[in-house]
Amino acid sequence: MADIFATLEDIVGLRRKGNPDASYVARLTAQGRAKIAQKLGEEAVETVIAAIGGNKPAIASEAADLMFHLIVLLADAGLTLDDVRAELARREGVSGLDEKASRGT
Ligand SMILES: N=c1c2ncn([C@@H]3O[C@H](COP(=O)(O)OP(=O)(O)OP(=O)(O)O)[C@@H](O)[C@H]3O)c2ncn1[C@@H]1O[C@H](COP(=O)(O)O)[C@@H](O)[C@H]1O
Repeated sequence: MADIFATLEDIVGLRRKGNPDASYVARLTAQGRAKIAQKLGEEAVETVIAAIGGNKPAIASEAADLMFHLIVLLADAGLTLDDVRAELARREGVSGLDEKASRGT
């Protein structure tokens, strides 16, 4: 089965320049980067609220909204999930605590 994130990224890439009357991705993209970022922030807050509530299906649903909007934002910024994968790969094996200590702040 194809990775759903890769599939979604392809769909978002196609829909970005679509008809705003027929596509949510096209409509949101047409509203600009700040609006996309605002939606991402809203979905992040909704994910936080669901996490505190502790209902697993609700958390998964909000996380899906969050990931979807993150993909829309990345596409608008000219970035792909491969860019995020590369950054995470770069960090692989480096403890978050060690990295924080190395900042010396
Ligand atoms: N995965 C998603 C997806 N997840 C969430 N959403 C939409 O994201 C929006 C989230 O907004 P809210 O929950 O805040 O609800 P809202 O009241 O509509 O929000 P606002 O009015 O405040 O903008 C809703 O309209 C959801 O339907 C999604 N819309 C599209 N996709 C995927 O993107 C593909 C392309 O979609 P279109 O661009 O619409 O063709 C679809 O086939 C799906 O695979």
